[in-house]
Amino acid sequence: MSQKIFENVAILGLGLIGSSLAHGLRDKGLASRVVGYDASEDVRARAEKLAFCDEIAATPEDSVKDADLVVLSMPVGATGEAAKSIAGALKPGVIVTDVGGVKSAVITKVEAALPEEIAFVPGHPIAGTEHSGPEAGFGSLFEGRWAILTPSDRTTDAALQKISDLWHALGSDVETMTPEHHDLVLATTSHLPHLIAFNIVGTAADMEEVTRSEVIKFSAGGFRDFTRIAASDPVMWRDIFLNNKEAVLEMLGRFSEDLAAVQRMIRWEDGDALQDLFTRTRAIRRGIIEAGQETEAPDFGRRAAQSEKGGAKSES
Ligand SMILES: NC(=O)c1ccc[n+]([C@@H]2O[C@H](COP(=O)([O-])OP(=O)(O)OC[C@H]3O[C@@H](n4cnc5c(N)ncnc54)[C@H](O)[C@@H]3O)[C@@H](O)[C@H]2O)c1
Ligand SMILES: O=C(O)C(=O)C[C@]1(C(=O)O)C=C[C@@H](O)C=C1
Repeated sequence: MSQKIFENVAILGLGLIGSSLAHGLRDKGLASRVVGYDASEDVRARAEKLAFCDEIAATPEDSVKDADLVVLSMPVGATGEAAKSIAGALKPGVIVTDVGGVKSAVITKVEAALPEEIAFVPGHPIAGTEHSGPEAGFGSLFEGRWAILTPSDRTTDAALQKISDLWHALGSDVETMTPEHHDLVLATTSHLPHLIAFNIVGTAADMEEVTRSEVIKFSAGGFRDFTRIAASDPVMWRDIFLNNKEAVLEMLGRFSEDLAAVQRMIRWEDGDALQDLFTRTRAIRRGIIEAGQETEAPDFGRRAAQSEKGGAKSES
C-alpha cells in the first residue's frame, strides 16, 4: 500500500481510463473516497454494479462537491462541456486534471470554463488498450508507462507536484512538456499509427467487398495487429483527430512523402534502400524492448486474446 495522496476524488467519465484510475486508487490506497460520474445512464448503472467507486453520483455537480481532486476522463470533445457543468460546484483548493490524448485544445476549452482560481493540471497517461467502457479497466494499466503533464497558466507548482506524485504512485514515470510539443509528438507516435490502422483495415474490408472474396479471413500476425488498434473507440478517436487537426495533418504530410519514397524504391527495385530502411526500423523496435518500454507480447495483447476466446466482454 502506498500513502494516501487525496481525500476525496471525483472521476468524470468511467470508461477504460476512468475505471482504471478508480481501480488503481483503490488497489494502492491513494484516496479515502472515490466518487464516479458518467454522462451515460447505462455506464453509471454498470459502474455501480462493478463497484470500483465508493459512490456513483447522479449529476456531475454532485460528483465534485466534496472533491479535492477532479479527474476529467471523457473523450476530448466533451471535456469543455464537462468542465462547464462542474464549474459552479467545485470546492476552493480543488485540483482539476484530465487524461485526454490531446492537450492544447483541451486546455483552451477547460480554462475557458473553470473559474480562474481553480488549479488545472493537464495530463495524459500513455497507457491504454483497444477496449473501452467500465468493464475494461484494471488498476495496473499505468504501471511502467509514461504519464505526460503539460502545465499551463493555471497550473500551480503545488498542484503539479501532487499530480506528479499521483502518477508515480500509480506506477508511471512522469515527464513534463509543453502542450504543443505533446500534441506534435503524440500525433506521430499515437494518432498517425491509429489513422493508418483505421485506414488499412477499411481498405481490406473494401477489397473484400469489391473482389467478393475472403481477405480478412486469411490475415495473420501483421494485419491482426492493425485490427487490434483499429478496434479502438470511434468517439474517442473522432475527437482526437478533430482536436489535434494541425499536428496530425503536418505529420500525415511527412508520412505521405516518406511513403512516396518507399513507392519509388519498389518501382526502381532499389533493394539496398528498402533493406536500409527496414534495418533501421528493426533496430528501433529492438531498442524499445531493450529499454524495457515494451515486451514481445504485451499484457494487454494477452488480455485481448483471452477475451476473444470467450472471456469477459470488455467493450462498451
Ligand atoms: N483508450 C486509451 O487508450 C486512452 C489512453 C490514454 C488516454 N485516453 C484518453 O482518456 C479519455 C477517456 O478515454 P477512454 O478510453 O476511457 O474512453 P471510453 O470510451 O472507455 O470512456 C469514456 C466515457 O466518458 C463518458 N462521457 C462522455 N462525455 C461525458 C461527460 N460530459 N461527462 C462524463 N462522462 C462522459 C462516456 O459515456 C464513456 O463512458 C479520452 O480523452 C482519451 O483521449 C485514452
Ligand atoms: O495501447 C494501445 O492500444 C493504445 O492505443 C494506447 C495509446 C497509444 O496510442 O499508445 C492510445 C491512446 C492514448 O491517448 C495513449 C495510448
